Amino acid sequence: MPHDFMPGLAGVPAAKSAISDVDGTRGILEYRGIRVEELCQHSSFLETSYLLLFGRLPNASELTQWVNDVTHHRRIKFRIVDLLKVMPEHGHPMDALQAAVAALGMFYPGRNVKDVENNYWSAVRLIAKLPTIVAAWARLRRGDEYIPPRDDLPFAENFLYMLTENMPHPLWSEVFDDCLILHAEHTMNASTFAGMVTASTLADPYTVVASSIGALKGPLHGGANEEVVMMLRDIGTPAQAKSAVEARLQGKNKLMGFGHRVYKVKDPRATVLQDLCMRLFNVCGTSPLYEVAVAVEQLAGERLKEKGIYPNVDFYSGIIYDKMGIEVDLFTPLFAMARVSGWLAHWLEQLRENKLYRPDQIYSGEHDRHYVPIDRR
Ligand SMILES: CC(=O)SCCNC(=O)CCNC(=O)[C@H](O)C(C)(C)COP(=O)(O)OP(=O)(O)OC[C@H]1O[C@@H](n2cnc3c(N)ncnc32)[C@H](O)[C@@H]1OP(=O)(O)O
Ligand SMILES: O=C([O-])CC(=O)C(=O)O
Repeated sequence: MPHDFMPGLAGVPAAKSAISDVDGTRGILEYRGIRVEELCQHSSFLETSYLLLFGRLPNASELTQWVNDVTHHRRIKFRIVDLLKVMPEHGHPMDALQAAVAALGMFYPGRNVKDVENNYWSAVRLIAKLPTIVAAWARLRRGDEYIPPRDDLPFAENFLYMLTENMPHPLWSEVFDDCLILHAEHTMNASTFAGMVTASTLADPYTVVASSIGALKGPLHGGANEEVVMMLRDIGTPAQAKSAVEARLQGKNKLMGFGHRVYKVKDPRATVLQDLCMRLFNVCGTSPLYEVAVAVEQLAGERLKEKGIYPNVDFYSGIIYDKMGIEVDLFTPLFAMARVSGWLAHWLEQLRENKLYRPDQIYSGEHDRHYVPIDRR
């Protein structure tokens, strides 16, 4: 039966899912029915990952077990470290992460994705090891030693420690953990869909996550967080925001960190991220980038509101990471460290009633042509 062609599959449901829901006109995001704001207030990233993967909040002993399992699988094989060491140091960290995640699968070759226990341990490993890979790459590329994870440190704190070799301010760990919660899942976004297409072939979860990492990297998706900070640095001061925004819009250039396929109001995560900026600034002092961002938001609001274009999750997140001294090209890997929970939740959901993704196309080419020998072309 012929269907209308929807570019970018806009508005076309690609799955039935009980993992998360977005109300794009009211600006609401729920994970398993719970609003993200509430999760940031009361939960932790690892508890939220459990919620996403297994459909409900864990009880106390389940949470202890889950946190223990993840904590004790954070180490990476020395060969993964060696692999990172030989990659070109100017390469993008998302490429290093994608390659290392694909390589991880070679160490855990269980091909049977119907094995529930094996799937549990794959999910544990991927959530546990992505931060170790990101931190290892960040250090190794500049010639510093890899710092192994510390089992006595919670998830966010351990990551910041592995990155810097210093114990982070407790507020940094709290704020960073909230950032991870906010980035953990978001319905049928491009990277989740990419992973699900791979999952539908019954490929192993390392390959699934490697596919998702590839899709997240692009500047129209997760890669926008990096672009935003470059754009704000480029603009420089709030006073220069007006001419910079006008120049961009007149040149038909997009404002990075603005617009969304589903939200036609401000992304609720952007609002929480702004609150997190404030919490951080109260202790560590403000950021000049934040003043520029607020000016850009105000100007863009005036120019773009009739199109329903407002800040998305990528607009304020980088300002937080930048304030923590994290390098700009690591922002999208940080997104991946969180989103791996969502990718894996969709992978497990997909496996329950798997159907190979194989959409149709509308052929727009010619028929009945013939081969022309090269001397007659
Ligand atoms: C985690 C995430 O993935 S969140 C998204 C991160 N990406 C970005 O921040 C990149 C900038 N934003 C964008 O490119 C887009 O808003 C997207 C890709 C996120 C969603 O876009 P789509 O739903 O495909 O809408 P599309 O790109 O077709 O834009 C529709 C209209 O809004 C305009 N528009 C959309 N986003 C922006 C923007 N950021 N700045 C200026 N104009 C914009 C387009 O120019 C277009 O205008 P037109 O109808 O006059 O031609
Ligand atoms: O939902 C989307 O298309 C993009 C997004 O905000 C996300 O993945 O967090």
